[in-house]
Amino acid sequence: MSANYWLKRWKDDDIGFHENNVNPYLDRYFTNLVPSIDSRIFVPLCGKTKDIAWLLNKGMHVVGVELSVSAIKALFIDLGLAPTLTQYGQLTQYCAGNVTIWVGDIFALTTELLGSVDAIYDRGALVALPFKLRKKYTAHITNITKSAPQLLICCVYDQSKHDGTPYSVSAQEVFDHYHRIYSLKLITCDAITNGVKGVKPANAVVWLLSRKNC
Ligand SMILES: C[S@@+](CC[C@H](N)C(=O)[O-])C[C@H]1O[C@@H](n2cnc3c(N)ncnc32)[C@H](O)[C@@H]1O
Repeated sequence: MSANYWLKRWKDDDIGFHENNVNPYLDRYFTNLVPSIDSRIFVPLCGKTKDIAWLLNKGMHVVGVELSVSAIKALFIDLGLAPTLTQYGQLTQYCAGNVTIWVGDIFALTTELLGSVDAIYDRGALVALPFKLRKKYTAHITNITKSAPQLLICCVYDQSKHDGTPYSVSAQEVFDHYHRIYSLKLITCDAITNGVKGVKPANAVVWLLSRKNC
């Protein structure tokens, strides 16, 4: 999935993945993962999600990464914040209040630029990537976050009936990517009433990934 694919979707306003309300699983399950205020939460492939405002309102700090400049401009307008921009190599840092967003390719983000994070919130990130990139992505975020715990929201359906995003990511695949580093807990699996891109049945599956004790 190329950068141009996503940039074109933002340009064409083809952003069906964007939710106008906070994701209900975030509201229901995230505070179990990081109960303390002041936690620093990493939101990979963040788009202009309303979930960032929710995290900020809970007293958390947010660090995100997103390819699209227009998405991030819209995000800051929505938050009512005027960011300061700083260039770091291929990435531009947008920073205001308790939010830092890196604009550019997540694979250019390093541990040093990201800084320390307490948890990862993955909604629409893993499922946005084709299989080969998912392998690279899971290794990369585990590495740059030093295996911070994560709330991961996936969808599962018959991929042969829809070739594209959001990709179906099975329980076996989540296990294969993450079991060496994390203990995996399946929190819930709910039917998606309208299916995914018209494909039914489809389920939303929510995982809690906790770092294994060494
Ligand atoms: C399915 S959307 C999900 C956005 C957001 N998480 C949400 O829930 O609304 C995937 C997002 O990832 C961004 N993206 C895709 N590949 C990326 C990459 N390599 N680095 C940074 N962002 C990327 C896209 O521009 C898009 O906004």
